[in-house]
Amino acid sequence: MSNPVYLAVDLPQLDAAKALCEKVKGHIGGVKLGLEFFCAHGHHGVHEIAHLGLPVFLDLKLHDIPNTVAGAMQSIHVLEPSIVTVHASGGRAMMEDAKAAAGEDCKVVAVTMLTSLDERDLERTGVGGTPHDHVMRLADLAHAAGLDGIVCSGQEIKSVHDEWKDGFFVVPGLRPGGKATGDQKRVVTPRQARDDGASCLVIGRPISRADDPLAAAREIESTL
Ligand SMILES: O=c1ccn([C@@H]2O[C@H](COP(=O)(O)O)[C@@H](O)[C@H]2O)c(=O)[nH]1
Repeated sequence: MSNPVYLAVDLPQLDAAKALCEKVKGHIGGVKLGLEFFCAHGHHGVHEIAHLGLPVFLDLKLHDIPNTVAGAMQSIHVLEPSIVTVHASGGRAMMEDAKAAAGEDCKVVAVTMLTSLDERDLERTGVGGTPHDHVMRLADLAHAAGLDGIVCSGQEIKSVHDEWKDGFFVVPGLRPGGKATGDQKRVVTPRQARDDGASCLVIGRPISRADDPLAAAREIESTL
């Protein structure tokens, strides 16, 4: 089985991002570039990271009217991302158009409920029920829209996997035992997420902010 870990490179400096990826590239399966990196370095930065030879996941969390999201998908097509994210709350038509505009080899996955949120946060946005209910509802919508899968926390992954057997499931909010959770609220260990059906494990600070990122990446790999 290939390594399911995508390193979340949330760094604004291109040289530091390249150096980090270079250091750990033998112990990860891909690189996830998010808004911080993409807003700073755009297409040029993605090309620079892609030169390292690992698949690149563009976590842009697109969320707009269908026409605009489809246009954004077309604009990133040339970068040949392995995975791109959109927000499920953008609705079915937006997700359908995003998938239709994506490259053939690009998985389009929908963010359901951010792992930094809990039930209280959900209530404050006017959404009733538990995170589990909310994730399941949006997973159904993403499935109906023809997406490849979803992004959810490790706390919901087992139920999602039971309902959507051949889906592709991205799980962030991962913390090896005892590591600081920071702003993440729905957290599990990488091993737990893998055992419960995650296809792709997104891990950032436990590697990027470790005193020794290479040792941290190796340690996580050894638990999977
Ligand atoms: O629900 C979500 C969706 C995306 N993310 C992204 O994953 C990484 C997690 O980084 P850590 O440092 O391991 O916490 C980060 O890039 C987020 O933008 C998420 O955390 N939760």
